Amino acid sequence: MFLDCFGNTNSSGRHFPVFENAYHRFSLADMRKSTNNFHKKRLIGRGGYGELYKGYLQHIDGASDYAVAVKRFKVKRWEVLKTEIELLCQLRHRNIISVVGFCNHRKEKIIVYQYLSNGSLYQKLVAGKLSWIKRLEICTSVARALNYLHAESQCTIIHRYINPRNILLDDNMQPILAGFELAVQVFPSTPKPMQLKNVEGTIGYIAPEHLKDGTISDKSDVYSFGVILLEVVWGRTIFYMTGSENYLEKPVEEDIDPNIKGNIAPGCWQVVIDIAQRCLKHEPEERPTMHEVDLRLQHALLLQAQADISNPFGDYIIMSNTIINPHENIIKKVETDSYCMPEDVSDLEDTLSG
Ligand SMILES: Nc1ncnc2c1ncn2[C@@H]1O[C@H](COP(=O)(O)OP(=O)(O)OP(=O)(O)O)[C@@H](O)[C@H]1O
Repeated sequence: MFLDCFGNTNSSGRHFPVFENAYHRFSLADMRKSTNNFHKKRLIGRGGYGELYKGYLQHIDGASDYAVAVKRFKVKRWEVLKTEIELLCQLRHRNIISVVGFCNHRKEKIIVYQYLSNGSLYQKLVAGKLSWIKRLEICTSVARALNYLHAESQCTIIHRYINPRNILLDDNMQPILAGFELAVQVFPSTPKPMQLKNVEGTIGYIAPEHLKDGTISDKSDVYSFGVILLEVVWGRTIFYMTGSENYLEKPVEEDIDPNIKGNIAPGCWQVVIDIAQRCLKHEPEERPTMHEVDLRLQHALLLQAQADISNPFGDYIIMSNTIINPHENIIKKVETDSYCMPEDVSDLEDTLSG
């Protein structure tokens, strides 16, 4: 399906060979028309990088409109947007945001994205409306998208901005990873460890090594993902609100979101909490790859489904008490449910394919 915008006029300016064939180049007039002149009623929200509006564009046949998300950046330097567009242009994954086009008109820097109608994971967690299975499915898909970025795209991409606000939900409640403003590509020539001058990201989700001296790697995203795993269990963003580390002094199990508490099968829980602990390890090299995380979460989903068959009314009781303190690298498991975890990733692949 080829899509066109209202008016279909082009703004004059430079030539952008990398993505000009991939994305539509909109004029400012197109953007104004699409958003009703950036009308406040069309404002979806304000983020760290700009304002997001709901816009409408017209299919090429002129018969119908479709919704888009129009981000009007505060940053006036085209290079900042260009990096994001060039990066997204290389990516093709069902759980990664798609760009429709862009506008670069004097000081106006705009990216037009696919519109995602169901808000963010953050909003859904706050509303307490997601079932345990749905939370786990969302995390599994996000893990797959991150594995794609780290290991399956042309070169390793570190997202650096993983948080529940950047996980959006489409019409079918499938998660879509967005927020690529800080993403970096790692080339074979990139020095390792990679160190950035500025510490950036969202407080509470930034890996300790990045906070310490700017070091980043794919394992920094794994750490942020571990925080998200705990948050889907708790149904809230404790880290962001407190800004301190004492949130993990009591067992994770004590804070399970009451909306899902009795619905988590103990076998499934053991897999989830084990992988969350490992994602949150202080030393990056001790954290798992996103490939392993994806497999473990698929396994957790399988265990939950199997348990639900024999116990259709749920009402499970979790006996374990797990204390995690990533910053001191202390991980204690006081009492665990008896469950034998496949140790090896290849054993796990066999279990899942069998
Ligand atoms: N493509 C989209 N479709 C629909 N809603 C979106 C889309 N992208 C973001 N949103 C929503 O718009 C709001 C603002 O998003 P935006 O990306 O501008 O900021 P943010 O993610 O809150 O912060 P930051 O810019 O620091 O990442 C959020 O509430 C988010 O849920």
